[in-house]
Amino acid sequence: MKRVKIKDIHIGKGMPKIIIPIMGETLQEINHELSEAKQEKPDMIEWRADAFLHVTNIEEVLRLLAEIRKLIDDIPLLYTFRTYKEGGRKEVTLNYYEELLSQVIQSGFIDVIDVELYIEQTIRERLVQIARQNNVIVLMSNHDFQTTPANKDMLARLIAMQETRADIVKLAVMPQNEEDVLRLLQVAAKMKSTYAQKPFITIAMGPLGILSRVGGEVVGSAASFGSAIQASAPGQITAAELRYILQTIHRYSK
Ligand SMILES: O=C1C[C@@](O)(C(=O)O)C[C@@H](O)[C@@H]1O
Repeated sequence: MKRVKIKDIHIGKGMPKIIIPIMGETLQEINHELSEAKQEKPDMIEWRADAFLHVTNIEEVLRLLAEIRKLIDDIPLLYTFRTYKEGGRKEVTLNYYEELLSQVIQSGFIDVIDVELYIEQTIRERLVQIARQNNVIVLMSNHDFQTTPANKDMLARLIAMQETRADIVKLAVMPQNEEDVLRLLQVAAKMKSTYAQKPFITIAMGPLGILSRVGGEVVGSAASFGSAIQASAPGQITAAELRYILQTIHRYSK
């Protein structure tokens, strides 16, 4: 499987990487979250820009992005605008999504961009192309906040994402029972053993899904999201708790 190198971080190698999301609505909240997040020494910081109150103003976004870059020094930065229909905070037009992401990609401030699989194909391909031209890593994602699709459907989504020009792929689903969590883990293990050519991230959300957030090393999921102040999705544990469990599993997996 191909690994992805972002600064000094090798995604797809060793212990799953810890990503801390920033969910502040205002500059002040974001600053506070960033300073707490930095203390946890994450492998990556995710700015969930859909939570930012002024996200519909691209100039404001770029200004803040410059600030964030300065504040986090060399920590890899993932920029995510999660669309409303995949669990995000704000609804915007597809045109705005494209314009926002292309400007952010070209800003020079980010390392990784989240692009959703199920946006219109031409827009998705254009964004991937711009990211490639600007040396920004593409994390292609898909979220189901209601259900855990059938195993073959989950596998098909991961493979479909892998077959685009994305660098890393991610699937998050919502389990309704314990079986659903086990199915998600089974799909991850199948990816690891048979299909994975690129690093992948698999998540079962909600309280039932915690096993999937801590068990990535066993089934091949390359990263996990842990909070500093605010969780960005149901079932997310803190980055400190995550680190302890991931390190323990890593130590005994060798
Ligand atoms: O897509 C993901 C994964 C996530 O939804 C989770 O369940 O940890 C959290 C989001 O911030 C991130 O963009």
